[in-house]
Amino acid sequence: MDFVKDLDNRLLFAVPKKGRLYEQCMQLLQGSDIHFNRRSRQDIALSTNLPVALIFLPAADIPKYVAEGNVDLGITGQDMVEENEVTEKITQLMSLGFGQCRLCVQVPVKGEHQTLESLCGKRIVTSFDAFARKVFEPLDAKYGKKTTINYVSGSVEAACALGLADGIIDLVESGETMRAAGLHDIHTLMTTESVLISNKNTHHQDLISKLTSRIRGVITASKYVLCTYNVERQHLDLAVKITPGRQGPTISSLVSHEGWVSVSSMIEKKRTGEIMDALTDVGATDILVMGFTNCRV
Ligand SMILES: Nc1ncnc2c1ncn2[C@@H]1O[C@H](COP(=O)(O)OP(=O)(O)OP(=O)(O)O)[C@@H](O)[C@H]1O
Ligand SMILES: O=P(O)(O)OC[C@H]1O[C@H](OP(=O)(O)OP(=O)(O)O)[C@H](O)[C@@H]1O
Ligand SMILES: [Mg+2]
Repeated sequence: MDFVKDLDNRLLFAVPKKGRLYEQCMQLLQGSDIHFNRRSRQDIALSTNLPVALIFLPAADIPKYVAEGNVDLGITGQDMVEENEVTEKITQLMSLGFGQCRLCVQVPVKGEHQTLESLCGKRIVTSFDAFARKVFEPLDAKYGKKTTINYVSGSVEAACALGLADGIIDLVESGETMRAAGLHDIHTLMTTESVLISNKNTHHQDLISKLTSRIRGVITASKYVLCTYNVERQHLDLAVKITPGRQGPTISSLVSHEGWVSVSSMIEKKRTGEIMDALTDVGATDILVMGFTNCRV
């Protein structure tokens, strides 16, 4: 296939080719109806229903590709955007609600150095060397020391046990990897999640707006459920306070039950149990909760 010719006029959309963000990115593309066939090992896949080409890249490289206009749109971690120092050079369109974790300075639990000041002048191993320099250069200047910062691309937690580092900077989600390596965190540099970013000068603004709105629909749908119930009209005010909806609930009369109405309202998925309890307490009946896969609200 002549890819260079086929890429002409397509929006180039970079997505992580592997790692922690990969699965959820694929689900997001599927939910947004961005269809494509990707052959094994292929890093470029043409969409079959939109003028889009998906470019599969390491998450760490995506911010630079977007900032420099090599691609128009990308999904990566907020931490990667900051590490590549391109925050001002790209447009951050939306947070995507997955890939949530913290970037932390970590040291051996029983280690000699338990503060940033104490680590100053010692050895740090990390995949986030720009962050590391930002933390330790001011301390080096203050204390007249030189912290050694060594880059590794993965398995950062092993560095202390191997005697290569006095501390590390890496991501922590559950903390399992950190604890398994006998480390604990002494300082959080940032909390991060996946983000949708675009190049500032892209010629594909209309298509980006369309894709952004599709992706927002899928993400919103994953956070909300539709709750319907019947309630006596005299208790409607109380019930509506419990389920105000995003733009007010839909209320219709129940022809077969004089004085009763049927209410339908979007509620936050994570509050479902508590809302159903509260509705029961005000006399609501036939409470149903239904998930949906997409929406425009
Ligand atoms: N444990 C985690 N929990 C949540 N999000 C994470 C976690 N690890 C990484 N991320 C997010 O995913 C982004 C990409 O990291 P990831 O480790 O998936 O890439 P990678 O290092 O290229 O892949 P791999 O680790 O498979 O080599 C990070 O910048 C961060 O935003
Ligand atoms: O707090 P946890 O839930 O244990 O997650 C944190 C770990 O996840 C990431 O590693 P990844 O799985 O990407 O492996 P890597 O070190 O090879 O990049 C990150 O670099 C941490 O090591
Ligand atoms: Mg990783």
